[in-house]
Amino acid sequence: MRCVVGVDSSTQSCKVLAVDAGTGRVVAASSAAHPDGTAIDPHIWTSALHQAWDGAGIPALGAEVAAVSVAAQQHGMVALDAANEPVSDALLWNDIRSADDAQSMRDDLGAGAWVDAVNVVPVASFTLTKLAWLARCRPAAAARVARVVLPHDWLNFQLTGRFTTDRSDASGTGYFSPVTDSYRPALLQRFFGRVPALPVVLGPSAQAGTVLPAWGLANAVLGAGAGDNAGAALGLGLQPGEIVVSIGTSGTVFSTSSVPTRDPSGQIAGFADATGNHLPLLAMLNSARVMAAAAQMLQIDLPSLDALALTADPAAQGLLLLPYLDGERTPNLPAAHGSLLGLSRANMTAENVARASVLGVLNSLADAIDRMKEHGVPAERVLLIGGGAKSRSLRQAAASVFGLPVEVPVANEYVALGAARQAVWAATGELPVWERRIEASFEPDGGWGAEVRGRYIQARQTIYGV
Ligand SMILES: Nc1ncnc2c1ncn2[C@@H]1O[C@H](COP(=O)(O)OP(=O)(O)O)[C@@H](O)[C@H]1O
Ligand SMILES: O=C(CO)[C@@H](O)[C@H](O)COP(=O)(O)O
Repeated sequence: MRCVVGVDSSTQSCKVLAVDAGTGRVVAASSAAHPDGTAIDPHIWTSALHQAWDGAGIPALGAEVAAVSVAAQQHGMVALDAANEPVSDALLWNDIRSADDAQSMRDDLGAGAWVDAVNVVPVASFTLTKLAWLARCRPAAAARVARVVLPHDWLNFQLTGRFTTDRSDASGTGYFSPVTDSYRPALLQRFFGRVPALPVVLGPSAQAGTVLPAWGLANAVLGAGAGDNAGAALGLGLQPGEIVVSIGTSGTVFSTSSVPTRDPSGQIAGFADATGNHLPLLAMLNSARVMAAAAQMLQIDLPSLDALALTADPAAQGLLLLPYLDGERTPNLPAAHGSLLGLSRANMTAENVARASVLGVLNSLADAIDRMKEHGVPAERVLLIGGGAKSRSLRQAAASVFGLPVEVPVANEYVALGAARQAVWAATGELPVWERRIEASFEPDGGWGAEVRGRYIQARQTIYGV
């Protein structure tokens, strides 16, 4: 078998990799942008996949491609009518209009009951809260819903004509239990008013079907697919004791475990991974785009922001950013705003603002790592990935802010690489072992990181009481 194709349909873009099945080496890659926003017509994802697919030269590979798998952003509500057409734009994980519905659902059952039922506590990101919003605010559209799927399921349908999902993505809906590996239809009945058709949940190495001829391949099988973070874990070959910090549109902190992590506070989502285990995860609404916003405020580009942050005092001379620019999911503060604190005439400089944006992102992620450790998730070292990990100032500061050794794997699209690895598994029944190459490693240095963490925690507690 020569090669496989891995797809990552994430918030900002669709990435397609052609990968050597034996070594995991990327032999071709392309991407296509998605529009900004928190709701999107799923047909746009299909168009972007076609664009990136053709851009990577996949049709020309033809029969060389043995298998394909799709990982994608989690939670998106793809609500379809009887003709499998969307009844509305898909509300994405970062759409917070269902925040009130999420709070009502938490109040209704109680956090402990939610964790018992589905090992997550509802937040606006989850599919079920979006369905509750649809039923409450768009009853005519809700009445037309025949089926509900997720972004990666939608693309599985485009590729094979079949609706299928996997346990990692299903575990982000709010109506699937990764402990019993079964849907909870009673939660849909209670909060959406009925139970629409749902995609079958496939096992980690299952085949979802055969890729349709229109995609230019010959009898390539499609793997089950995954949620994007489970895909990244697969791409990295994540092991217990390792914590992934992914800095993309979302900021995510996750690990892999053979046992579920229960957190009635809802901060740790007890998701499933793509190997049959569990993926305890915390997700933040504000991450890489905080640095982009700071660059825009300073009217410079990202490389210039990076250069400024590298010249600044490591602790930004006390300037501190609480980075809740779009509200925040973890902690659950949907109405929050960002705060720039500790301003003085001495520290009000462009380099300190640049540095404070980097430290704000890292502190938000450090809060998540601390939560994982409080819940007994082993944390020996951090693997830093995502577009934001390209920032030199961020990767150099991360170890000191986290208080942990940090490894930066060589630049790659690890979500799509994980999908490619799953594709081999689906085609051969064997999960290949591909080498993980590390580009840079960092150790915590000096005490400035602890000082920055202390100031940040005090500010967060003072302003938001969390
Ligand atoms: N050198 C850099 N410094 C800081 N942020 C960066 C850098 N390069 C890319 N990014 C950010 O990375 C983000 C894209 O990362 P990615 O992981 O692809 O996101 P997603 O998977 O959510 O689509 C963008 O918001 C972009 O601004
Ligand atoms: O909501 C979550 C995880 O719970 C996010 O991780 C989404 O899955 C979007 O991921 P990116 O587009 O940022 O990769």
